[in-house]
Amino acid sequence: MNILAPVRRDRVLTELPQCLRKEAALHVHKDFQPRVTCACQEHRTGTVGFKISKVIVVGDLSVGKTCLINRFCKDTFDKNYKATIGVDFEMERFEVLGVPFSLQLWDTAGQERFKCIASTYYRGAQAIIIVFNLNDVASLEHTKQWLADALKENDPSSVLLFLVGSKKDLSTPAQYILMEKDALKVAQEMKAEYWAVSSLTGENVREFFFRVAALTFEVNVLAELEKSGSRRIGDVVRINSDDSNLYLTASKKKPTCCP
Ligand SMILES: Nc1nc2c(ncn2[C@@H]2O[C@H](COP(=O)(O)OP(=O)(O)OP(=O)(O)O)[C@@H](O)[C@H]2O)c(=O)[nH]1
Ligand SMILES: [Mg+2]
Repeated sequence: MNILAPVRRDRVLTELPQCLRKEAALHVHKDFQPRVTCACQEHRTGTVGFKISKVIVVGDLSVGKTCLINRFCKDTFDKNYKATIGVDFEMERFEVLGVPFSLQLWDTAGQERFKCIASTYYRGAQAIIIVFNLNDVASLEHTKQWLADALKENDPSSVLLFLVGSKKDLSTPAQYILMEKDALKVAQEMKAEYWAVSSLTGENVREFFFRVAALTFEVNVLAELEKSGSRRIGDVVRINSDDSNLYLTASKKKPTCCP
């Protein structure tokens, strides 16, 4: 029985969404890695289809973390500020290259007094989204501390980082260009991918979360392929067998598209 909600039609990804700025991107390939596409075509994605990947959203109070998640998950926007107390989360189901994939988006509190509750939920994240307000340079400066705190609970070598400037609708083009210059520098230092969004207008919100889903998915499939080692994902494991060869490598036939 599948206890997860079905995937909505507008959550289907058939191509790799592109980065916003090539200068600060996790990678700039046009397509998913061929190994990933191939594994999906051949249904060799192992447990990826059942996995729920944790994504945490951190940043100063009132930068717009909750509004960002609500714009994407519920297509709503609230102009009144209601501080998040501790944490909250939303589940989003996608289908990437025909494989179901779920993200659990953890919305954390930016207020100092709730920070210690929120930080207990940082562990086990596959992606960290650090949000700052494009109209408040101090919130950009604080992103380094937010990142350091989140990385204390996670493996810096495997987690994907995104630096997101919010409230783009409130900056003039000239102000935006100035802020973007600084933000790109911070993103490069952090090795994070840079995005600029507006939850009020919806600008780039969907593109951004699709990119998060796609890149997290790609990492998961690559990890599965690596983990499977000599055993190919999709092979049948025979249980209660005397046969010394436990793996029914029915797929001794050569893969059609993998190297
Ligand atoms: N104009 C504009 N206002 C925004 C945008 N995003 C958020 N806001 C406003 O900014 C305020 C704070 O937004 P929240 O999403 O609650 O901020 P938060 O980061 O979740 O704050 P904490 O939960 O305290 O950490 C609210 O009044 C929102 O309406 C945006 O894209 N444009
Ligand atoms: Mg909030």
